[in-house]
Amino acid sequence: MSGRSSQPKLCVDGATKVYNTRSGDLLAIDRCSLDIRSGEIVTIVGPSGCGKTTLLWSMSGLHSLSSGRVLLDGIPVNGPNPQIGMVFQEANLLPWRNLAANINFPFEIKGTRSDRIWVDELLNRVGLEGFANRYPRELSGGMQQRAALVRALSYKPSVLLMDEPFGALDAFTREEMNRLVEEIWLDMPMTIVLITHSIEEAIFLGDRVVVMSARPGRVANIHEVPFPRPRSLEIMSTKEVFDLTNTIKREIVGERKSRYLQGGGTVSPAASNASL
Ligand SMILES: Nc1ncnc2c1ncn2[C@@H]1O[C@H](COP(=O)(O)OP(=O)(O)OP(=O)(O)O)[C@@H](O)[C@H]1O
Repeated sequence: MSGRSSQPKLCVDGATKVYNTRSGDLLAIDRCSLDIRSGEIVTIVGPSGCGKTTLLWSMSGLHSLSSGRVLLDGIPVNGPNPQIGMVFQEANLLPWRNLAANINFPFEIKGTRSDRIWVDELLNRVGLEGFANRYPRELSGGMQQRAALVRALSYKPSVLLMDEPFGALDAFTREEMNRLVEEIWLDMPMTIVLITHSIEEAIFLGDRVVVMSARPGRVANIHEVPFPRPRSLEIMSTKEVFDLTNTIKREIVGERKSRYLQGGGTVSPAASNASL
């Protein structure tokens, strides 16, 4: 599905973001450049606090950049864009509205209407048919995230940005959600960028895995993931995945170690095994 056009779907060009904080300027990401092809799934990993969310929000147009630019189909992204859907770690459903009303909420704010047939199709696709009248408290965490996915896709975006969407779910539900994302992506032409703390998730879902350096975040490396789709969970126990996982882990932990050692300390085994 990837590489149909020579122009990237999303082009991140020298993205730099400085936050003005009370204790001074904080350089979050520094000259990040990345071309994402149409129909590609790109996953992004990196040490905690390296600027992954900052980079993703910059791609969405919700954050302005200090310098650099983001282009969607060659056109600068300078604000919220209906072509770009977002899913966050929290489903952010309004507790007093049922599922249908939650999905419809952004349309109500804009004074437009959702495409009911499309939304029903999406609900069906994610296994939430028959739940449109349920309230968030009546839904499991996985169901709430599936609803958030429907809400993001209800606009028919061509790009879906996902910020650690399944981080709060148990391992089994997370695997289910990974399979669901791949299934949906195989059915619908879409470009996906997903941030995760799980290297396994990044490899399972990604056509490419982008590894960011510690803050200020830069694109440290990009790994092609060569497995055909649909991917089965069996590939996760192959030597190729094992080796790639370890390579990426070393890149992230090694980076952290060298920074720590520059500070004159040593790294304990516990520190090098810490979650990302
Ligand atoms: N609105 C903000 N104002 C000031 N500093 C911020 C703001 N948002 C993020 N930062 C800082 O920018 C840096 C990058 O944060 P960001 O959330 O982008 O990293 P991350 O890689 O997504 O982190 P994590 O993996 O822990 O979710 C951090 O040092 C963070 O404290």
